Amino acid sequence: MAQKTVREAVLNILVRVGQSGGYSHLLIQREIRKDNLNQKDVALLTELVYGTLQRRDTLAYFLKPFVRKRVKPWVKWLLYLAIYQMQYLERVPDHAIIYEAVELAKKKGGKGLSSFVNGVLRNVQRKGVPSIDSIENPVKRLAVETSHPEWLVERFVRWYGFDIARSMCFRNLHEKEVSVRVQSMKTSREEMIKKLEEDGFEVERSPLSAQGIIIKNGNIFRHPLFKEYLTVQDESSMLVGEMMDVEPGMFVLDACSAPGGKTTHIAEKMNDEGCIHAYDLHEKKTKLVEEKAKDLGLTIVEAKQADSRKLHEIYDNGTFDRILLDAPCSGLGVLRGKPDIKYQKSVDDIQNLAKVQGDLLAAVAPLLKPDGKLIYSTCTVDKEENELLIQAFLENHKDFVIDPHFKASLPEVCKELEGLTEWGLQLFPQDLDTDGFFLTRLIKKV
Ligand SMILES: C[S@@+](CC[C@H](N)C(=O)[O-])C[C@H]1O[C@@H](n2cnc3c(N)ncnc32)[C@H](O)[C@@H]1O
Repeated sequence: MAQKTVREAVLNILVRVGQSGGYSHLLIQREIRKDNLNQKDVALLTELVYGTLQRRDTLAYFLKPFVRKRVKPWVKWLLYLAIYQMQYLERVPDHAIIYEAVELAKKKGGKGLSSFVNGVLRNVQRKGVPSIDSIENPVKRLAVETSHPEWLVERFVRWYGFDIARSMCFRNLHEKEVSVRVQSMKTSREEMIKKLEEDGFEVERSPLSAQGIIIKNGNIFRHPLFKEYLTVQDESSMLVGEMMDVEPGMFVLDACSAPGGKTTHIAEKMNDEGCIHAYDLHEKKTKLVEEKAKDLGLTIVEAKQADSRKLHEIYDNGTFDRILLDAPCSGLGVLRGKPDIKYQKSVDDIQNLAKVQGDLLAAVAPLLKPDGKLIYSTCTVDKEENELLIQAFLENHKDFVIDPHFKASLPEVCKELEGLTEWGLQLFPQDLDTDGFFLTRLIKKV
């Protein structure tokens, strides 16, 4: 695919995400499959979509003085795309960026629009974009500089103070390395590392899981051992499997399991002996859990559909040795991979999710055996979905406490983190370069 067409595909994705709320990662995958793009084009497409989306509000601030009238959404996104490249990418000269944007405008909107786009971009090039430093209010400045909605930055600052909020917002702009989990029953991490290095990959050992490998360089998705030996998983998610403290033969409930990353990790940890009942609200998604277990050669996973708020209709109290509640959440910890989330979520969404999370926790907790362990986790950094929710649960469930061994069982690198409190561990993306993630472990008193 010629570069010009890649940019056209980028523009189509941006307009769909920006105007109709499509998910960028799904649209990118569809585009890659549809046009059978080569590796270079995939890299360019991904960089331009994520880069422009990540910086949307900053780009709007940069563009504002140059466009006084309302423009069509696709023209606005075309201008954002061009200014993104002019401001943040060094390898393409401005004149080439402007030329391509003008050609695209001509193709999509005719001559009138192409001269408009040309005029705006030439002006931006000549006059330069407005300074962000002139914004006096520090929260507003951080919001514009890092392209997060102001309400969200305010919330981060309220929860964690300005410095942590600032580091998090900046880190959210940068891509994360891919990490994979080795199927430990098939091979060891060391053997896998040897194999990957022989095949030209640059890798590192994860400090958060003995099964985790960070891919520093190389396309792991195309490796022949990928499907049967490896699972792409953020290191913070691997920490859940590590902290479940399972043993072979246990009876485990995974209440929100799809697509099955953590379920399969737990099964590996149990040496595929025992039983895991893995639920998800959506029938279609339970198939993903089944497929993942099958790919990895795991047999103890039974994937089923249910609303886990109603599992008391199926199970008696005190049934499970271990429970995982990896709850549906706002996803504010994964903005690096899914920038659309920061523009789409609202305070109402967070509060509605917190209600569902609280209901799920209250519903599954009684199913735990006395002395059993329950992990609650989310990929968000919002206190209402994490720490405050756990506090409220413990107020109302005096038969549960935070596991007194939780802190001591964490990997060493977690023990000094600012997000480690008496309620659990809040990992920030800037801490260990993982997703923003929360986890805690409760035990049921005997
Ligand atoms: C954070 S994801 C789980 C990710 C999964 N644990 C993994 O590691 O691959 C949350 C899941 O909860 C499911 N879910 C949402 N509400 C639910 C409910 N009431 N009962 C069961 N599952 C639910 C969603 O469909 C989603 O797949």
